[in-house]
Amino acid sequence: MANVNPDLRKERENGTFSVEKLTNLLDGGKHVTDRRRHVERLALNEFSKGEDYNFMSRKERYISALHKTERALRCCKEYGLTKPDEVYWLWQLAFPHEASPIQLHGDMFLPTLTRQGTEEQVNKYLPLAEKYQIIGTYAQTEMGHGTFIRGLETTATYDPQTEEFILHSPTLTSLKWWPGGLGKTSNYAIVMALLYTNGKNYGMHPFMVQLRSHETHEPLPGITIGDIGPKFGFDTIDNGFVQFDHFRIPREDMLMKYSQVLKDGTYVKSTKLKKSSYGVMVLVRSMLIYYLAIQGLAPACTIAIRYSAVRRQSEQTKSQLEPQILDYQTQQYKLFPILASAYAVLFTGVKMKEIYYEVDNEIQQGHTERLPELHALSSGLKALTSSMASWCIERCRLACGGHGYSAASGFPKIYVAVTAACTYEGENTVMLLQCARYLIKTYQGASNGKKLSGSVSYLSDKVNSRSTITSEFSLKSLVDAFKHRAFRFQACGSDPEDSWNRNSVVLTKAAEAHCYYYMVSVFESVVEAVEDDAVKRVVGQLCQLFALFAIHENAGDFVQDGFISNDQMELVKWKELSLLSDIRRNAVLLVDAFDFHDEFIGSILGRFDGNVYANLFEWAKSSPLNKPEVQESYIKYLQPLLNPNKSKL
Ligand SMILES: CC/C=C\C/C=C\C/C=C\C/C=C/C(=O)SCCNC(=O)CCNC(=O)[C@H](O)C(C)(C)COP(=O)(O)OP(=O)(O)OC[C@H]1O[C@@H](n2cnc3c(N)ncnc32)[C@H](O)[C@@H]1OP(=O)(O)O
Ligand SMILES: Cc1cc2nc3c(=O)[nH]c(=O)nc-3n(C[C@H](O)[C@H](O)[C@H](O)COP(=O)(O)OP(=O)(O)OC[C@H]3O[C@@H](n4cnc5c(N)ncnc54)[C@H](O)[C@@H]3O)c2cc1C
Repeated sequence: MANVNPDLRKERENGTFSVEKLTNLLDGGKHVTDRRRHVERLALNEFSKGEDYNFMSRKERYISALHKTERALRCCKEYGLTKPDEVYWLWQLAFPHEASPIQLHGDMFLPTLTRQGTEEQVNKYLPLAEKYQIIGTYAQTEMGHGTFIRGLETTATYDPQTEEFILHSPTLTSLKWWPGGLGKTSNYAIVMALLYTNGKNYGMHPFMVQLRSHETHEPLPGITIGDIGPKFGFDTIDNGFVQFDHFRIPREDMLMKYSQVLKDGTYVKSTKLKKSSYGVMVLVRSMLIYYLAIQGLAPACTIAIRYSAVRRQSEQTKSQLEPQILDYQTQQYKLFPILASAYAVLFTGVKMKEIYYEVDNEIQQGHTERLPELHALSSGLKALTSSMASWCIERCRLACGGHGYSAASGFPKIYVAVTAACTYEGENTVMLLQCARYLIKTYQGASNGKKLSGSVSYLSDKVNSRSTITSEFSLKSLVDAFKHRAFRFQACGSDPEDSWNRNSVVLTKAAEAHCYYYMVSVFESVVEAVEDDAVKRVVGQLCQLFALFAIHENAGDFVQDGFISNDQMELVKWKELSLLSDIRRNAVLLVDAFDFHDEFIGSILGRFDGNVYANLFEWAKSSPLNKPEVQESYIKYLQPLLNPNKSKL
């Protein structure tokens, strides 16, 4: 590439491994990289010349996102992109760190329909939904309750006379509130409501509900609907509210795969699947982990590391060039653990996708044994990785000094999208507690001699009471340390005498310890499987840093019971710093390996060519506030102060 900043060019010449090989590893093979790049070229042709998001109003952002949605759907059709990964690659460049107003249609509406609908219902609605002749969302949360699903108030009362359900919002707090795309875009929703039949409440069930007229898009009579107003971010999505006033739908529109209401109102439950109506949340939580790496951690550290290679600041030695800020140890300590976390979350995300599809497949065959473990793991990891991503992005912003605070850095857009995931799909503390609930039960089972498998097998294993860490820092010894911590926390958190609430802080820590152990072991197994020696060395260093940073940050957890000795902790600190120097040489290449397009990252600081300053200046000049030279507001508000004689007011 011509015109690359000389510092960045030097960084790229000095690396010790093949970036291309690492990119192939991250993608899952060279053929996947090739295909991804092909799809991305198609997407860039269509979407690279858009208006600057930073200078648009919220309404403009929504309208532009709808326009892009229509174009993205057309592109997928034209180019025959049907596989989920291919659609995702195209979508990612069409909506960089944004979401389409129809995001929930694909992410939750379709999966709920196909998993909870009967064959007949799927045959009726799926073809229409796949052609976007109906656009749906997932309406569960209400103004009064999001977390406590059993507290939802919207009712669906069966009327055997007309063979209809009557949907009703009995209170203000029962208004559906938050569903993405509900406000203005969707004409259908899967509404989660309390099922009443023959005078009895059977709890939350899913209902297919038409909200708007097919002809005019006006809300149907009995429905009051709208946008909930501006939010922290997600400007491109019309999160909405809906109020039902005795709104009738046919009996056939309750999604009846797992439970039915017969014509006479008899309720029949045809599954032993526990919490069957909660299924789609497990899907989204499982997928979110990969998404947080690709949409959050990886682009944020790409920006901060490239910028730190280009930025020079402060005089170290008289009359010599100011150093690249990436050469400061403190800067490396800010950024390299985040780089390591990006890789850790990415590998864990890939693993979680695999596990989800395995378990989902088993469930379709009637085997539900692994669901509780998947629910616990996806809840815990969703919470751990989304909060990790949020604070890491903020840390990257701080690492970029003043320019990090400009919208030109790209951080605001990335941050507001990622931090939302700490709340949606289950608020993080609540999700950690769900994970802990499973761990405590499992630990108690293991204490009674039950042999365990999967992510919790360590609870029935023998754990070492002394760390095997030496100056070699083998990955096995690091995995072992996290296993020990997780085991110890489960033991502390499961005091049967103590009340749940009184113990809940330690329970969240127990869940985090479990998830950390899981992430470190996934990372270790990825490193072990790498064939190329040079790539294995650098990814191994990142794995070590991910583990050592967490040991150092949480030193008390490891030394309190004497598992890690003082001498070993000194070694940990020494190794952590020496890893910073090792990684320094490859830092730029390690972010290049994510293979992001500038159009996706959306940051002047993180440009591939490193030409930060000239582009920053051009961008500032293009700000609407700079056109015209003298603003009308001057005449109205400033002239009377600055130049009272000339003021016409
Ligand atoms: C890939 C996507 C990428 C990007 C997306 C981009 C844009 C889209 C943006 C946003 C979309 C957002 C959508 C939403 O937010 S939809 C709404 C999501 N809502 C929630 O997540 C609510 C959280 N609350 C709950 O999940 C539950 O209420 C909670 C589990 C907290 C408690 O429920 P309940 O009180 O009914 O249960 P308990 O009595 O505590 O537990 C009973 C029992 O059931 C087990 N359980 C709970 N949940 C599940 C589940 N999902 N699957 C399986 N099992 C579950 C629980 O562990 C208990 O088991 P046991 O101990 O054996 O009794
Ligand atoms: C951007 C965004 C998009 C969304 N999209 C959708 C959507 O498409 N469809 C949909 O249905 N919903 C959606 N939601 C709603 C979302 O799922 C809920 O907001 C979320 O589940 C949290 O619930 P809550 O708002 O009731 O939080 P609350 O439960 O009120 O949380 C407030 C505080 O109370 C604490 N708390 C609550 N219960 C407990 C407990 N049992 N133990 C300990 N602490 C507790 C929490 O930890 C938190 O600190 C969306 C939300 C956002 C922000």
